Amino acid sequence: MTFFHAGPAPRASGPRRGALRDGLGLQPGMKVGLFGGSFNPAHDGHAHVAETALRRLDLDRVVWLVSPQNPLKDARDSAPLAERMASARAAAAKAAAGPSMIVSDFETRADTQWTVDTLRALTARHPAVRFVWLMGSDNLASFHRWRGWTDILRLMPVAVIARPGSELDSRTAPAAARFAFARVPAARARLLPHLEAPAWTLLNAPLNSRSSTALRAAAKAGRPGA
Ligand SMILES: Nc1ncnc2c1ncn2[C@@H]1O[C@H](COP(=O)(O)OP(=O)(O)OP(=O)(O)O)[C@@H](O)[C@H]1O
Ligand SMILES: O=C(O)c1ccc[n+]([C@@H]2O[C@H](COP(=O)([O-])O)[C@@H](O)[C@H]2O)c1
Repeated sequence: MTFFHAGPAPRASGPRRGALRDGLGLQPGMKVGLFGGSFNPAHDGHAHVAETALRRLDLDRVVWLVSPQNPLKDARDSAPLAERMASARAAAAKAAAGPSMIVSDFETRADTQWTVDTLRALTARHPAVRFVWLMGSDNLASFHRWRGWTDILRLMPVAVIARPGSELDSRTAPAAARFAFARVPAARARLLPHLEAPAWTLLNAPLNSRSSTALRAAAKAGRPGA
């Protein structure tokens, strides 16, 4: 397993795009899952998503994009980025071997917070990489509230990994309905990185019920790791 993450973000001294060193080590033609998250803290549900995507989409890499701040979440609940990076690294290190997991502070370096901006920056920097956006099914249910969500679906294929508690909401999600024409059966998920967007699939992998909210609550109640 390889982690590409070099130190603190460099100071901006000109246009970000040219100056930015992303440290991702991506090569043309690679199939790369982009897995954004708060990771506040990271847990084995995240490793489950990354492993499921690696295997089912036959990816070369999964990049864990540690968000500076989810724009739809309360910043007061967020641990500092360094803590969440460390937590994501620890969870990624426990994920199954195989193609590399990369834990990255790209969004902090690129000064992006909205996913649509992050994905535009990454596709501009790596035009020959086959990216797929990865997320849990709870996020599919609320995806229509994300900034530029239809643009995201047109930028790259999307793989949704089933999460307990969101099955019904995700099946009836406005985003799923509007892009029903672009849905790819899970049995053909391996094709996803090669398809033109819009294209998306829902992977009904074995479910994992871990959540950061539950871990934070357990830590508060003096039961860390519960
Ligand atoms: N157990 C899980 N199964 C499937 N997807 C998950 C699971 N846990 C997290 N995810 C997905 O991982 C991504 C990052 O999630 P995030 O870091 O917000 O963790 P979380 O457990 O959802 O946190 P919180 O409880 O604070 O909202 C999201 O796309 C989320 O849907
Ligand atoms: O761009 C948006 O509108 C947007 C709204 C909500 C969540 N996101 C992204 O979705 C990813 C998962 O968020 P979270 O907090 O559920 O881990 C993370 O990369 C967030 O930046 C993005």
